[in-house]
Amino acid sequence: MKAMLLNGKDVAKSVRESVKHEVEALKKENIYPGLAVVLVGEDPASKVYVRNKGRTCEKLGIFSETITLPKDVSQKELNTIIDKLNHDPKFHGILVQMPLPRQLDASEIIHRIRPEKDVDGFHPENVGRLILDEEGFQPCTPAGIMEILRYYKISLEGKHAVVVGRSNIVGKPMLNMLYQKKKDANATATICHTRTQDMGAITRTADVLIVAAGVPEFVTGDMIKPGAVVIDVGMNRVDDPSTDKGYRLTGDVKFDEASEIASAITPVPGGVGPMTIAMLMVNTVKAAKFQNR
Ligand SMILES: Nc1nc(=O)c2c([nH]1)NC[C@@H]1CN(c3ccc(C(=O)N[C@@H](CCC(=O)O)C(=O)O)cc3)C=[N+]21
Repeated sequence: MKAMLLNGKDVAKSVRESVKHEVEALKKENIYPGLAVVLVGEDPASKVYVRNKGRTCEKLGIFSETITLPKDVSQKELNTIIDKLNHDPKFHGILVQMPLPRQLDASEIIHRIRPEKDVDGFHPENVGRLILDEEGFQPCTPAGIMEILRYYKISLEGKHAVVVGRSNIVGKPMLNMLYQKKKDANATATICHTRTQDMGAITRTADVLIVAAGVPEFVTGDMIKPGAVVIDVGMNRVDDPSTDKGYRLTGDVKFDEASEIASAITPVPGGVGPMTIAMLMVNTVKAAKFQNR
């Protein structure tokens, strides 16, 4: 192990600390930030995340409510619930936990949430604002990665940052944050995906390599430039009967190999994951401020 560990838990803690103070200040102005989390069905991983979101809100003094719906809820019923939340002043943020059951159209739901309450940053208006470097909500996971890099004073200026994965939730917004003409960004940014030819040739030129491939241990040591900074966004539950939960979490990077080659790396768990929830809290407080201007 040569690489420095980028501890997302520490960064998340510092972010939560400042959110907590902001919440206290808002309450003095009679503004009580509120978050609505909509959970459809019983996916065990989703339930864990949603519970963590509720618990974090509570710790920071943010009002939150989880609306749990049966897995066979219709699009029409869900639309009605979104409309109600859109108009409920108690909730400044609305989050619909993904993935959704097949009968539901995630895109329709994302479009339906008022952009002002879209604390996930998935609405096309917020996606546009991100690309244009306008004020708006940015997706929590890539925003959290930018925060980790800032915290550890890892400069992106003029560096080659390579993103593996082109999802709407991580890959695409990440790419757009990296190249922005602004402080703490200014990278040369490249995105790789399943159709990329000779991916290793590209990832080996990365000074900062961000992996959101959705495939356990997809990036191996030979794909990493010596001294690179590696950010692992993977969150894969792999069966492991030797643990009490019956599974363990593994990232999209082969950690043992990567940590011998990289200069710094995020672990899984304890890396990017904790930042996702911390940035959701940031966005919720921002939503409360916006809606009270
Ligand atoms: N509308 C929507 N917004 C989301 O932000 C959203 C979503 N849907 N669906 C699922 C993904 C995933 N996600 C995570 C949150 C926290 C951890 C996290 O705290 N991870 C811990 C470990 C947690 C564990 O032990 O399972 C860690 O990496 O240390 C991970 C992943 C938010 N997501």
